[in-house]
Amino acid sequence: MFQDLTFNNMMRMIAGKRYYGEDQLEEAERFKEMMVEVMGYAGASSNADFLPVLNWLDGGRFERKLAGLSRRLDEFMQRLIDERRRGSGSNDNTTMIDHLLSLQKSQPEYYSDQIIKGIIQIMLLAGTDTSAVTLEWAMSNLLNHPEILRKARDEIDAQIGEEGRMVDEVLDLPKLHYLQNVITETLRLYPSAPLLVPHSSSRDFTLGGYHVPRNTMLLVNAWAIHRDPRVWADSTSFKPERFEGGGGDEHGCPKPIPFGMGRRACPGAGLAQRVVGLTLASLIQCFEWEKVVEEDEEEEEDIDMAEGTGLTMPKLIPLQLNCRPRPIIIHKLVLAA
Ligand code: HEM
Repeated sequence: MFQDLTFNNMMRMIAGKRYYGEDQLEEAERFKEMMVEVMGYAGASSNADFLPVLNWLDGGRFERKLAGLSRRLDEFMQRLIDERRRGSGSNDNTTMIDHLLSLQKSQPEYYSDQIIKGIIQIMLLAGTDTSAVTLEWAMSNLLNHPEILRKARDEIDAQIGEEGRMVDEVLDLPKLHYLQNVITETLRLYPSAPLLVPHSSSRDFTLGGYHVPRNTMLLVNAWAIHRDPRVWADSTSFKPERFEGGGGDEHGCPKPIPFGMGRRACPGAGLAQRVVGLTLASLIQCFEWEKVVEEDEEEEEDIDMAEGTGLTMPKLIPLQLNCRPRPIIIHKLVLAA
């Protein structure tokens, strides 16, 4: 569900389209099938990368599959660009492709179709699953800590008051400090890119007594840094309160690095904070959430927080919850009827 939401959100920005919840569309089906393949391959490393002889043994099948997928993805993105170029679909020219096509007119040598397709691809790959898994970890943490969920809900209710309106991104989100701390604490314990993205040293240097030669592949283990008991008090406990006062050195609490640091830090951090913040706030505001109790369980158990493997760090066991609408949703439905 969270992945459908983040894909729809991203495709609305990119091309003004929704593909999830639009099952009747053949184009939507094709997109969804392709994204399942892309995400599957994105998380898998090929053994042949480490032992090239395996590529020969497999007759190059793996590489051919990837090449085929890459061609289909390329054709798909080209069609999106061509559609916007022809002006089909919504014609208010506000999608990302519209803006890039208008830049193509003034700087054709830089904003080629190839560059535009590269931007679309990185937004789909880097900007969807990362936010979706963060939402799943956040909800799991909240359900395992009902007192934190209650505190987040009280903050939202106090901010919105009796007005019976939905959380607003501009009016409310910046004032929901506790909710922001819930998100930061989720990203500390469950960073969706636990090893960030591989970097390469541009020159020799020494760090922490280790000599690192030029051109070495460097992986930063943010997951381990975020749980280091020398850095964080009660390091493995979920405590959003630790960030009260904003976090950062001057407040006595270190700052986690789920989006990396420096020149190559995540350029989508601001967007991610908004998407995750607004979605989480709306889910808490509109529904009462409960864990699913299996038939063979005597009493409610904690949600399993084991990590699975993948490009972005998923839950090993996908989250399942029950929900009941809160009065605001019932009010909205009555008004809409
Ligand atoms: C919770 C959500 C997200 C997390 C945790 C996250 C995390 C990261 C991390 C750790 C990196 C690598 C930084 C480094 O190695 O120093 C990265 C890179 C990147 N992210 Fe995100 N990201 C998120 C959402 C997004 C979104 C929404 C977008 C786009 C709309 C995005 C676009 C990118 C791009 C393009 C890069 C590559 C930047 C470069 O290589 O210069 N990310 N992200």
